[in-house]
Amino acid sequence: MFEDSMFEDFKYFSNFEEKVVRHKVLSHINDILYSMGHDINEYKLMLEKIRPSEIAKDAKDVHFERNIFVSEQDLLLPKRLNVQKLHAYNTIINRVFSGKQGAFFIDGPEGTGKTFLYCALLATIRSQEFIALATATSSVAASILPGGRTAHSRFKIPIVIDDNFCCNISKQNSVARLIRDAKSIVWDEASMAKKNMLKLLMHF
Ligand SMILES: Nc1ncnc2c1ncn2[C@@H]1O[C@H](COP(=O)(O)OP(=O)(O)OP(=O)(O)O)[C@@H](O)[C@H]1O
Repeated sequence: MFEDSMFEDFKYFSNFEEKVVRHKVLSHINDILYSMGHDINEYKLMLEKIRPSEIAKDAKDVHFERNIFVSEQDLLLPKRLNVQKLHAYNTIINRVFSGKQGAFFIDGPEGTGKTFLYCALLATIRSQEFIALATATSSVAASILPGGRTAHSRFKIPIVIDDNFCCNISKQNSVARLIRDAKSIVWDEASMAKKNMLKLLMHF
């Protein structure tokens, strides 16, 4: 429906041949569809596959993070914490909502409830309409956290890391804004990450 009118607009502002202009129009429409969870390729309008732009991918990502659903069950997690975990939970939550900065390191043998504690923290912060990013060094650990992503993926960390590496996020980018707006960041298995990767959080 909008394709013809958009085609005229795109054509007016560029000297590209018609096929290129049509691809630009459909890519633009696809970016909008993509943000709603659809894909223009389903309609088979072009032989060539139309891919979403990086901006559209970031926008979808940001939308997802800002709208993570917190279940009633997750909201009750703090009530199930034992005395030590409740102390850790209260200390972290108080700091988060005090507006002061802070970094906490949770250590403990496997199976002692660290992930359980992270889930309780994430649910409490997200239920108050704040952003809480859930990341982990490995994809297995990330998949256990609600809304979890690997730190590599969330912070766009390059595969090869040297002393001068930087993330593929510009300061004005919507993902950079998301990270700056985050009330808290959980990084599971942080001790498995390289020191340089953890230091990068200071730059956002
Ligand atoms: N307070 C709790 N109440 C009920 N179940 C709990 C509680 N704490 C932990 N569990 C359960 O115990 C199991 C292990 O907990 P969890 O995965 O959080 O441990 P972990 O320290 O993160 O382990 P790992 O180091 O292997 O990742 C999970 O099934 C979890 O649901």
